[in-house]
Amino acid sequence: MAYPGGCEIGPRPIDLHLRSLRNMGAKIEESHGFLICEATELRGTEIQLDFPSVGATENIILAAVFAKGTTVIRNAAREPEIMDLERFINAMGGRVWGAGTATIYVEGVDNFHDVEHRIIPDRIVAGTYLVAAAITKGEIHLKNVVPEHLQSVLYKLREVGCIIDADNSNIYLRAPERLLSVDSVKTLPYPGFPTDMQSQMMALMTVADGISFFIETIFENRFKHTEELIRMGANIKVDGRIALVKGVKNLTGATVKAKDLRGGASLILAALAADGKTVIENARHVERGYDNIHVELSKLGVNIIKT
Ligand SMILES: CC(=O)N[C@H]1[C@@H](OP(=O)(O)OP(=O)(O)OC[C@H]2O[C@@H](n3ccc(=O)[nH]c3=O)[C@H](O)[C@@H]2O)O[C@H](CO)[C@@H](O)[C@@H]1O
Ligand SMILES: C=C(OP(=O)(O)O)C(=O)O
Repeated sequence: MAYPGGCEIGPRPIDLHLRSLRNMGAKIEESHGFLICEATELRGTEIQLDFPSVGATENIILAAVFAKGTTVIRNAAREPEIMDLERFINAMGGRVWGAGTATIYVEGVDNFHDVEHRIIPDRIVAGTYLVAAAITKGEIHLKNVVPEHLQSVLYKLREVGCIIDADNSNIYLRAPERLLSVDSVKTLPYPGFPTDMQSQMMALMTVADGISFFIETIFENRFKHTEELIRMGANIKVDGRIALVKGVKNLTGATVKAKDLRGGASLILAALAADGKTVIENARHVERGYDNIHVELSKLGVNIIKT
């Protein structure tokens, strides 16, 4: 197989995946840019992850469901999507437990049966729409969301002055007339602030009163949106994994380029607050993570066209 792709937000190594699969009995050779993988049977084993990687945790669970014996994953990722994967596998007849905690157990089974499963609402899409309402000083009612999955984001939105009400599956947000800056946004594995919401939160802070401090701890190169936001009038200084955002009164429409998925989303958000027209090139990046965002935003009254 080829190496995995994804947004260019840093090196994105897969060493934790490969080491774990090898420990389970897979033979994997890396050759000429490809991975040659072979296994007649995988066996359960104890795995200690150096970092709670979401992809590696999911990959190991998937490898372990039909493996012989029990697999234990320590320092596992605790994201809600891992819990959803556990529910899905167990509904099919698998045996996974511990998802949502740092230790996950998977007992291999022989087969699965059919099942109907509804995946959890996308917390990053929900967070992006909340920021859209906040940046336009508007209000929004999101239905069919899991507020519990968005606690770190809601906490920051309250800090900037938004009034938020939430129950089991609804979030209602009303933005303040003047957005306040946040002391700091530090991206962390769940339940910390998600790296996938960093650029959207930054777009919001470009028009807040005061200085906000961003620390990106998950990916080495996830500030590519900053140079585009600066083109729109934002005041941002970046030094390695740290960005300092000084809020400005107004952003101005410009021609900018989406370099990755969430960075592209942050440009759309900035465009909502900017004076005049914004053209976002390479917007295809955004479409990988949002289902018809231009249609949804049109419903909210935005004049947005996809060409
Ligand atoms: C913890 C975290 O926030 N994970 C995010 C990560 O998941 P994704 O699964 O893509 O990434 P991981 O959680 O695996 O990566 C987190 C960190 O672990 C490192 N790493 C990962 C695998 C590996 O084999 N070796 C290694 O060193 C990565 O370089 C990165 O610094 O990006 C996705 C897309 O933006 C997000 O939806 C996830 O929430
Ligand atoms: C970077 C992202 O996705 P991927 O891991 O698919 O590149 C993302 O969802 O923000």
